[in-house]
Amino acid sequence: MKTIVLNEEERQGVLAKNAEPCVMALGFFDGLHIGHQEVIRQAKVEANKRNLPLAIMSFFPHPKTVLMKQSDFPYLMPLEEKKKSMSSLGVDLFYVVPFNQAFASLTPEAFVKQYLLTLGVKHAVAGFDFHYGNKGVGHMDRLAADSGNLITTTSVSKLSRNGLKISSSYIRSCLQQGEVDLASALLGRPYQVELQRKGSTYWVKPYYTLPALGEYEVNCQGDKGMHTVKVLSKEEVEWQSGKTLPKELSIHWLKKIEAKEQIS
Ligand SMILES: Cc1cc2nc3c(=O)[nH]c(=O)nc-3n(C[C@H](O)[C@H](O)[C@H](O)COP(=O)(O)O)c2cc1C
Ligand SMILES: Nc1ncnc2c1ncn2[C@@H]1O[C@H](COP(=O)(O)OP(=O)(O)OP(=O)(O)O)[C@@H](O)[C@H]1O
Repeated sequence: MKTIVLNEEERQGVLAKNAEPCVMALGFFDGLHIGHQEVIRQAKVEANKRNLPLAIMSFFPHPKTVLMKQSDFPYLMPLEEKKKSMSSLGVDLFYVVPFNQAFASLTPEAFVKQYLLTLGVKHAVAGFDFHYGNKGVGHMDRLAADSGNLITTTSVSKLSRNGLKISSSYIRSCLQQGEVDLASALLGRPYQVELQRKGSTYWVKPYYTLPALGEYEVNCQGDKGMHTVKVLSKEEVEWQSGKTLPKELSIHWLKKIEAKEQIS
């Protein structure tokens, strides 16, 4: 998979040499949960039908950090992790557009013309609630028209669990409640966080989010043994298994250990 950070210079470069035709899936895709995986699966089917490469367009940083100035945004995975997952899902080209005020101010038509048509998009795939363009007024029902009918579209229907749309926000709220098992079910794999040892405790690496304070059963990548950790703060984790530990850990969160009720 090729990754291209599509800054203005790159976009002008693509413009100059005519991009290869592609099928493109669009969205931020934080966590690559099972709703996202379905969008990418359907996009891959459309790409294979047309014998075209599958491209993804994502953004960075998260639009809310720019539009709502939310500086401590609780990301579920860093860009590097997203790249690995995209590649394993059969994505050929991964475009990351720097999300800034100028980009957010593009009209829906300008976005479709200057980005999608420029990048050779023939068919666009996104969820039923994908929005684009200034104030988020562009949506899948008008994308074909915004392209002058040069792009066809697939709008993916809502995938739900417990009556709620499966979403990155839903997973973030599970983490806030300590429901790491539900978060993992929505992701279709165990929720994973990378940690770095500083002294006797571990600190979360950038662009990961720890679950709520408390004790959890976890295992480490490449080691099926069960361990216990205690989340001490938004950033700090204590390892409770005693032995000497590596400098870095990649842990999978299995379940919260509920505090036993005190019987007096
Ligand atoms: C060119 C462009 C401009 C956007 N401008 C706005 C905006 O002004 N206000 C807004 O709330 N969202 C805006 N969005 C963000 C979208 O609402 C959405 O969050 C983003 O495209 C990621 O899509 P997803 O959240 O469906 O994955 C814009 C998106 C694009 C692609
Ligand atoms: N449950 C879902 N069913 C169908 N499509 C989905 C679902 N969740 C996300 N998508 C689509 O996947 C793409 C990426 O979505 P996006 O990054 O907005 O995820 P999200 O999980 O809805 O995030 P957030 O909770 O932050 O809004 C978009 O095209 C979106 O419409």
